[in-house]
Amino acid sequence: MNHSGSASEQSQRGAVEVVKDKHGIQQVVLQNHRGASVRVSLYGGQVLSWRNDRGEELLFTSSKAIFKPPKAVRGGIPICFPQFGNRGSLEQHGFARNKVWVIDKNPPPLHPNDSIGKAYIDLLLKPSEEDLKIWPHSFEFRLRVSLAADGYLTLISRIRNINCKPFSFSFAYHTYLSISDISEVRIEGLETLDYLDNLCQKERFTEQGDALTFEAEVDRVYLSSSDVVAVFDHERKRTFIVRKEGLPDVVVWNPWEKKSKSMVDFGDEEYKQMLCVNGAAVEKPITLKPGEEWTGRLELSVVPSS
Ligand SMILES: O=P(O)(O)OC[C@H]1O[C@H](O)[C@H](O)[C@@H](O)[C@@H]1O
Repeated sequence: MNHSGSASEQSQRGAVEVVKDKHGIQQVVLQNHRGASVRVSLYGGQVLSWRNDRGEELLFTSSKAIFKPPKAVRGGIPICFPQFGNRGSLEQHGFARNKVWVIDKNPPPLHPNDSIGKAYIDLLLKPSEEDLKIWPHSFEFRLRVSLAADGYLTLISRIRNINCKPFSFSFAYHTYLSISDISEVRIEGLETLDYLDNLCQKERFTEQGDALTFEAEVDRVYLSSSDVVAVFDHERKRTFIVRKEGLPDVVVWNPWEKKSKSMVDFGDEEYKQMLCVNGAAVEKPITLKPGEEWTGRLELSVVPSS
């Protein structure tokens, strides 16, 4: 938050405000000069809201979401680290999404393009004594969340090994996109890819269709995708563009009716209004030697479509 610069740079950049939610957990609100906004909770380092300049919410959050520890919030952009899903000995999706992060007042610099003209916040997670008992690896996880003048939302994760031995992890930005109706959307950019199907004991299949559409539960990890995936929402006439770097895989998830009904934090029929499509590193865990750092970026934007 160490923002300085001329008055005109300041107004281009937008505003950064720290508030508290009703449980006393800090949230950071980013705003650009056109009125778009992003809300990030220090609980989980989780983006909870992303609104365009017309005030429309672009991320889904369940009406039954639970916003206090120890449950992770159902919606927005949970961060799955150091484990995605149940692929390891840790709790589902690792512990980062239900830890309280801190604001990093003096982060190592990023490229100027990641800062200039943007409203942003830097967060930091370090393992607690308890975390080290279940995952004995010292790390620093720095998360930059930024909102650009054109409304693009970018998340940059930098994970550094500050241990004296290597460690490996899997990772996902578990982005919940807000959609009009699951039967009205299609995903392009995953055609012909192999995927691991979580509904079939993680068996590997090859995507056959031209574009991915939905008529039942889907829980897959698409492998080694290109860095751009598009989610077309026909009814709302808009397309989400998901751009990723350093993240080879894409998790696609919609629980459909039966599974969502079994979850305490999912509202009735709400599965229709959400689709998780993201950037992830799942099949091949990332290994960091002592002193090494990994960077994984996700950029979300929305364009009108017919
Ligand atoms: O309920 P959660 O722990 O947040 O997980 C929600 C979903 O996350 C991923 O997409 C997994 O592949 C799914 O199997 C899981 O149901």
